[in-house]
Amino acid sequence: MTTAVRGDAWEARPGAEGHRPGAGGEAYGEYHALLARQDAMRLRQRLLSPGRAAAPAATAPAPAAGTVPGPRDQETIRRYLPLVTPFGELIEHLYRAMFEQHPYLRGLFPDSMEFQRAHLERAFWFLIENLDRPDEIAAFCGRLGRDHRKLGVRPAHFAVFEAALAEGLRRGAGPGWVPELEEAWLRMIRFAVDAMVAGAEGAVGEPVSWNATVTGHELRRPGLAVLRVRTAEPFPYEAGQYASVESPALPHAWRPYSIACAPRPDGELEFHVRRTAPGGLSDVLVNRTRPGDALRLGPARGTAVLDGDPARDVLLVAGGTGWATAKALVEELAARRPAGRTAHLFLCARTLDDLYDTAAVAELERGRPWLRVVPVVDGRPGDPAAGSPAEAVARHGDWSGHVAYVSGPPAMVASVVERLAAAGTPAERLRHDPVGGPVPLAPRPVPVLV
Ligand SMILES: NC(=O)C1=CN([C@@H]2O[C@H](COP(=O)(O)OP(=O)(O)OC[C@H]3O[C@@H](n4cnc5c(N)ncnc54)[C@H](O)[C@@H]3O)[C@@H](O)[C@H]2O)C=CC1
Repeated sequence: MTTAVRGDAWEARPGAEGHRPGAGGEAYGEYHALLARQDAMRLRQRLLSPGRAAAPAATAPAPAAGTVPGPRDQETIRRYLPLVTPFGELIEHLYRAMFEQHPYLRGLFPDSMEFQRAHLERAFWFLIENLDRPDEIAAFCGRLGRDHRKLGVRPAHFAVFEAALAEGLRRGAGPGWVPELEEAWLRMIRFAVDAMVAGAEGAVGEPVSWNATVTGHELRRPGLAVLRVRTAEPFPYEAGQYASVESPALPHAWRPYSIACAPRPDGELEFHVRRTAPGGLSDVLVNRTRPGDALRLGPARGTAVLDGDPARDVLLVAGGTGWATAKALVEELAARRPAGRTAHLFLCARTLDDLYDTAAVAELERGRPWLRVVPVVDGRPGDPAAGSPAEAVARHGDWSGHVAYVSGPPAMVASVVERLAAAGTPAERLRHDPVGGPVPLAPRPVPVLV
């Protein structure tokens, strides 16, 4: 029964069950036995260490000596990487082991595992690259754990994941497998998992997810829609953040979308969605969603929010639907009525017709002399406004004294950030969301966008 795993009305919707292979009676019992065992272990742990029984910590409790991964584990994992990379096969083995041993877990995942596999691969690279900086891993995984609550993930599942990873490493590495390879990987994963559990426990006071209703849906271009939604409970966020979204038409396929407005008194939220592929959530949101439909939102995430420094001028570079993030930030700036602070917005698109929200841009510009908007459109030779976003921004001046916010396609964000950094903008004033996509070992990868 589907409510076994997630336990809310959403899962009881007609049709939702069809997506949960193996979630039947036997698995139901197994699931509860596992949870009970795990809860008993955790209770015992708490009773044995009363200092930790207080209010749940937002960050991981100090790990026991010898359990924190470090440069030596990083070195070991890297040494044996040829045995387990590319990660596709390892991840395949891992999920197969997990679903073979605990079939009910398949029901926590979407029908298509493609996104999940890519996401896990990026997470592995992030962990390996940052193994010499456990604090960074703990902070990142803490946020991830908080976000995973909406998926119905419980601490018991992490133990299952760990066992499946060990199995996946053995199958993936084949005859080259050695105990030190597995030990280093498990130390890394256990540390990440502990931080995720702590992050989840630190968020017990807030909703796991927010039920929302679509209040507006405008198809602005073929394959591009602007949605407005209202949540049943207040949804806390800051301009510049994003939230993951799920539709009942595609259970478990959560995808992140930037919130395209500063917090409004009526609580309405705006999202800009471009359809990227058939059958995915973007397709559902653009082509199969109407006012009145239900959606669900995960907690707001992202650190590319306005800082408290009212003196620094602002540079915003937005590409395509990355305009959503910039729009929220400009609205927030406008609400703060910056005295003496200017904002330059480079609004980048492939063609003029791709500028899908010009009325809102004009409205924001009206009566705000501190805001300057520069449209940048690809491929019009001879036109001073043409070129790549990175080139256009660099051509326009010296931004090293500004705080910069960059949003849009990952490759665009990477190239603009790189250009600005090379021209002297310090890293702490270059704000952008984590960039997805393939992650090389060097230069250092950024966290995944979940
Ligand atoms: N917070 C954020 O960073 C947000 C990111 N996005 C992402 O932005 C993207 C928007 O896609 P579309 O609207 O289809 O954008 P698009 O493909 O129409 O491109 C928009 C702009 O980015 C530039 N660009 C595209 N690919 C590039 C590349 N490889 N290198 C350098 N510049 C490039 C284009 O020249 C154009 O100026 C999606 O990937 C979406 O996930 C969307 C909303 C918020």
